[in-house]
Amino acid sequence: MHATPEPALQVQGLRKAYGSRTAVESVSFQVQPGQVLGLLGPNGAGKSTTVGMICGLTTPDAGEIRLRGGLSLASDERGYKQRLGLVPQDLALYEELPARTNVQLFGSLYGITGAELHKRCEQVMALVGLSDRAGDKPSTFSGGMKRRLHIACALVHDPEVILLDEPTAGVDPQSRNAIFDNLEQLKAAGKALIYTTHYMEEAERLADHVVIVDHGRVVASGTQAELYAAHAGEPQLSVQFQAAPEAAALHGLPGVLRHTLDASSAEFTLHHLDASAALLAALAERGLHVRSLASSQPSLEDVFLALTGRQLRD
Ligand SMILES: Nc1ncnc2c1ncn2[C@@H]1O[C@H](COP(=O)(O)OP(=O)(O)OP(=O)(O)O)[C@@H](O)[C@H]1O
Repeated sequence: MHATPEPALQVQGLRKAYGSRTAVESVSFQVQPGQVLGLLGPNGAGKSTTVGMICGLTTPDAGEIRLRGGLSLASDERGYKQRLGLVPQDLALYEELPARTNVQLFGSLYGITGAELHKRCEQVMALVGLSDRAGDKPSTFSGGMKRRLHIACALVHDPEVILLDEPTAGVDPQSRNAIFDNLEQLKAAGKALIYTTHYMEEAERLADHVVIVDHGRVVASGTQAELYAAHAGEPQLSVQFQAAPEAAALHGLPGVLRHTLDASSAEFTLHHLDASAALLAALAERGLHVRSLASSQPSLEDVFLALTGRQLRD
């Protein structure tokens, strides 16, 4: 049996209020090395406040934040910040300095100098696909390129834990895909990523573990499969037959939890969408010819709706 690795980041009972408004309440989660944690919630849910507290930009009213080895801001502020990389929501670049100089400035803030700084800069510029534009000014970049440069700046000191606060805001689809590829590479390199977004498709694509926040509280947390199973119901397969089957012909089919039949249209509720192939084979065996079919999988939007009664994006 493998022992569970020590988390790269643990957050316990985090709380922050601004006057009478509670922005974050009882937020707890942990992230393992090589894992992407998606912090998903609508605007104003408390995602940025949570990220700000982890980075030491905002002081929590209560709670604990620890990195691997129990490192905290209080025990060793410099060591703690060395291990964290932040890609904030708002762009913070020197528009009239070359892209490479922007990255070097961030590196020197962390005490990296000389040949090491040069090497790290080249590595992160290559990672985000900007090597050939390293000498150009960000003022000449597209929104997506600026975001990628931003990520490079956050990575130059080789942090273990990377916080990305809505890093695709204002980014075209191509750059968004490039950013996702970069994040996959970081994950494969064993980094722990916390990714805040109000785009459920992004959380669905990237996140190993999803923490859904609403009004400052965690309303659900788990792998996507766990969240779907607990809150979003089972996948459906709709089948249109060439001819209306006998009702009895649809009994005892494999992988089916229940079904309805209306003339030549049947709706099958499955244990798992992977059961579709066995179901279709069994229908063929029974001589039932399929004209068309459509499947629907639950989404994180369904989970959010089930938990809050609202859409993620109102
Ligand atoms: N400095 C501040 N002063 C007062 N209220 C604040 C401050 N920062 C955040 N808030 C409030 O705290 C709540 C959570 O805000 P936060 O920015 O953390 O949400 P979010 O989930 O990151 O939203 P978004 O996706 O819009 O960035 C909101 O009600 C917000 O108005």
